[in-house]
Amino acid sequence: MNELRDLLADVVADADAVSLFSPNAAAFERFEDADIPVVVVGPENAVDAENFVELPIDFIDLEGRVRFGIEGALEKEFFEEGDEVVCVTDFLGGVGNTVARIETSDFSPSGVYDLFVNSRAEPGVVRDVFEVAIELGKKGQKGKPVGALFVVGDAGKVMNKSRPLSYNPFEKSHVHVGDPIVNVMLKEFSRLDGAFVISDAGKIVSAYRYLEPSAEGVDIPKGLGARHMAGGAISRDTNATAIVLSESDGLVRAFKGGEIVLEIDPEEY
Ligand SMILES: Nc1ncnc2c1ncn2[C@@H]1O[C@H](COP(=O)(O)OP(=O)(O)OP(=O)(O)O)[C@@H](O)[C@H]1O
Ligand SMILES: [Mn+2]
Repeated sequence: MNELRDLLADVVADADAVSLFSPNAAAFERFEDADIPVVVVGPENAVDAENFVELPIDFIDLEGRVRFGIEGALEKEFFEEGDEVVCVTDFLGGVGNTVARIETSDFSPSGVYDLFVNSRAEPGVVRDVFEVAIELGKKGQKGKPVGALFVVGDAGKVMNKSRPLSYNPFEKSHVHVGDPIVNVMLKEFSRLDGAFVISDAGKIVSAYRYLEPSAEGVDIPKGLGARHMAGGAISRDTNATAIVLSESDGLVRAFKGGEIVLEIDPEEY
C-alpha cells in the first residue's frame, strides 16, 4: 500500500519535533539518534527521557492528553512557538497506533497545563480535588445527580471573600484531600449548600461557605447559574482555582483567572 505510506510520509514530513506519549523502551530507542527534539509525555518518565512532561491525571480522551503534552512542552521550551510537531500516541487501547501532526502556531492553549502546574495549590492537590469531583459526578449521591463547588488555593483570601452558611465541620480538624476518609466526607457534605475551601497544601479549611467575590467581568456559559458564577468570580478575584461539578449538566469544570480552562464529562472519564 504505497498510498498509505505516502499519506503517512506527508503527515510526518519536515517535522520540527516529535512527542511520544508513554512510549515503551523499544519505541523510545528508535528515536535515540533523532536530529529533532524528542519529548516524552506520560504519567511517569519510565524511559528516562531528557525532555519530559508529566501527566498529572489520566486523560483518557486523546485531545485532552495531546493538548496537555503540547502545552507543557511549549511552556518548558522543548518546542518553539511555530514548530510543527508530530505526536505518537495510543488510541482506543492500541499502543503507538496514532500519529498526529500539530502546528503549534495554529494551536491556542486551553490553559490545562497551567491549571495543574502553575496553580497556587500544589499540582497533586488540584488533581485530588478533580478526582473527587469526577467520582461524585459519576455516582451522584444515592443515585441522584449532585453539584459541588471546590475552591482550591489562596484559602486566606477566599475566606475573606466568603461567609459561613452553617457550622464548619472542618473547624478544628487537620484533614487533607486525597485521604480516603476525607473523600467520603467531602461526598457526604456535598449534599449541602455552598463551597468547600481548600488550602494550597490540600488542607480542608471549610465547608458550607457562601462566596461573595466581585463578579464583574466574569462570563459563564448560558444555562449555568450562581454556583458557576461564584466559582468563576472567586478564581478571578483571588489566586484560587475553582473546580465545579454541575448538578444540571453533570460536567466538571475548572476556572482559573475567571475563565474555564478545563471541562470534563465524568461519564467519559
Ligand atoms: N455564591 C455562592 N457561593 C457558594 N455556593 C453557591 C453560591 N451560589 C450558589 N451556590 C450553590 O450552588 C447551588 C446551585 O445554584 P445554581 O443552580 O444557581 O447554580 P448553577 O451554576 O446552575 O449550578 P448547577 O449546574 O449545579 O445547577 C446552590 O444551591 C448553592 O449551594
Ligand atoms: Mn442550576
